Amino acid sequence: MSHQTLNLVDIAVDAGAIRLVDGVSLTLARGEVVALVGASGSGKSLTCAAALDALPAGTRRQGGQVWLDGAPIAPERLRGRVVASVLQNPRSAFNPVRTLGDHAEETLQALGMEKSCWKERIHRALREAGLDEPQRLLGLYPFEMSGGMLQRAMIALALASEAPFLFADEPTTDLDVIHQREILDLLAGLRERFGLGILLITHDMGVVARLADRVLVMDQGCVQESAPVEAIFRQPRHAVTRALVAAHLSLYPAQEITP
Ligand SMILES: Nc1ncnc2c1ncn2[C@@H]1O[C@H](COP(=O)(O)OP(=O)(O)OP(=O)(O)O)[C@@H](O)[C@H]1O
Repeated sequence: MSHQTLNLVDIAVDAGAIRLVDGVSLTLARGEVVALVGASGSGKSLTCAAALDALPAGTRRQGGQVWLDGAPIAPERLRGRVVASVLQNPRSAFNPVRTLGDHAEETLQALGMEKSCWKERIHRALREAGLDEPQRLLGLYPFEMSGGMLQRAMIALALASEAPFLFADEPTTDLDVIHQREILDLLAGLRERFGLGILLITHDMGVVARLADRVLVMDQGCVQESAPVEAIFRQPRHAVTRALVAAHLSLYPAQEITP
């Protein structure tokens, strides 16, 4: 059975005595894109890392629970199998002295996939991520690929896992505008074709307008506002939301209320 709903409930993260994430709850359903937005340092990445039991050194999850289809699930059981991840800066996510094929093997092995299925699975995933000539690409090292190709490759590794949910942390931040647009189109297409549920972490309201159905605005470790994307742009209630929307519209006035 394919999973339908993921709930993060009351997630809290501390670094020593400092609370960095305080009681964040959200629901992500298959086929929807939920954007977690907020200024740098507001706690977006730590919320997702806590949900996947992948917090950086020096931080600890202090509370909260993740539910999958109405039943509690240990975070480490989500990683890779139920939730795939795509990160900012694809170049630093790949080992520079290993080929894309090495990375693919490592990913599929970690998922416990039958070796006889690997080739078919990764070739299919690369094509789904818009990368043709999979055989040739699997022999390339990261320095032989552009930032856009590497981000597609990371998305392909996520697709190869066939996880129903994707956490995408600033997936376009380090790309030029052309590649940004291509990656956003790709994510939109994957949502449509496979019913992926995508949790999109971003501070870019243009990305939110393009992809999100619902938006949660974080500030100082807490969710300050949660609303459908149209309401966030048309009637932002919280000061932080108003500041994010105003900053976006001052940069891109022509895009006024595009969702
Ligand atoms: N390993 C760590 N040890 C201590 N504090 C940390 C650690 N990692 C992050 N923080 C702090 O936790 C807060 C939230 O960080 P987080 O990375 O979740 O923010 P963010 O909203 O994702 O920001 P950005 O958009 O810059 O990635 C920040 O104040 C950050 O400095």
